[in-house]
Amino acid sequence: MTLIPPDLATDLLVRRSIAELIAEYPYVENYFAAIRLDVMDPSRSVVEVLGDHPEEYFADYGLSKADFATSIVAFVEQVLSQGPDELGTITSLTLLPGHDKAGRPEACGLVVRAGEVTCIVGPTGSGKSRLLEDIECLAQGDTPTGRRVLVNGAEPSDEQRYDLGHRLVAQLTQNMNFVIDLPVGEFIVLHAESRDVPMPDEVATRVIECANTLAGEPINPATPVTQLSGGQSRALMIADTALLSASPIVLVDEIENAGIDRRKALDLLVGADKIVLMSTHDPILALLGDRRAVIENGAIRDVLDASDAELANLAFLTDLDEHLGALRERIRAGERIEEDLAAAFMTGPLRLRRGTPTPPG
Ligand SMILES: Nc1ncnc2c1ncn2[C@@H]1O[C@H](COP(=O)(O)OP(=O)(O)OP(=O)(O)O)[C@@H](O)[C@H]1O
Repeated sequence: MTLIPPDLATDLLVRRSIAELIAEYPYVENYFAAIRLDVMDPSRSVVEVLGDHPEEYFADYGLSKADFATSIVAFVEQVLSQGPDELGTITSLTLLPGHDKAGRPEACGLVVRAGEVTCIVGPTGSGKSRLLEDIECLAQGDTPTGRRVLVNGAEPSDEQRYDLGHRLVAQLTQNMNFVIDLPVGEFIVLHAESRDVPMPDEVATRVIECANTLAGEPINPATPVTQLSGGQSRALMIADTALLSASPIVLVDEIENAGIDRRKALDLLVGADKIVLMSTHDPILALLGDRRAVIENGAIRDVLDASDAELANLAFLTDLDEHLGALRERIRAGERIEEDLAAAFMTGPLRLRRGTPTPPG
């Protein structure tokens, strides 16, 4: 079992020699190498080694000396929280019904499987985040919802629950905080090395290639991570999560605003056999999911599988979205949009190809 020691920071920075640190956390060596920090005498502590370098040295990596100290702790915590590949294969999680906010029994349970996308929908405050938290902590009747979570159909042991806690789930949120400002290529190699992945350079190249299929503007491996655009850093994190993260479950939050190819992003995660859960109100994303859990007053009211009629609508919505995207590009380019869009909508290719959309107005 990997535990983060409560005094990790002191342990890492002052108490232990670099040699001891590397013996216990081998990936720390990669971290030093990534910022080209020469450790001449491994019997000294991190703080002592930092003392050998001027402040300006760290500025090249977007850090101050104090930041470096914090960033190395954050890095170790990040790697520990992902854990080694001992999670076993999680092919499904089953949510057994609990109760709603008024204590009434929950109408439905939910099974989420590897390689599938489950959307969570419902009004503000209805309990979408709570459901995701129940999954993350493998609730056993001990959260406000009273739900219980089974792993591969079986109740997790206390030890398994403790061991898996917080390592099951990778969060893809809107804001990416990078611990250190390295060029993209080196950043991903560092991550691959910390995960002990064979051939880290090749894997990093694959991650960047993959990210480039999602983002509009290609990522140059030499660009510092903090200079990526919002869409690029999000694409990079999605590719990194799909190809490098050990967590079997991915929570996706607000992918709609990311400026990346949403369908490809989901395909990538699903192709990596992740269990994907996405809280969204975007109709395209919702219909791209295999099913959606409808939350009301703290409980699952219904679980809707994507129907054939919905899939037909998805094709239409995707067309519509492409048209809107093209209009967005024209606005961005400073153009006017003066042609009769409503008429084009009624008679144009959208209508011809997709049957009878309701005319606007
Ligand atoms: N079954 C339940 N019993 C008691 N409390 C609950 C239940 N479900 C959710 N809650 C509580 O209701 C509050 C709102 O839930 P939550 O934050 O999950 O809503 P949300 O749908 O994610 O909202 P938003 O869309 O605004 O982010 C939280 O304090 C949560 O713990």
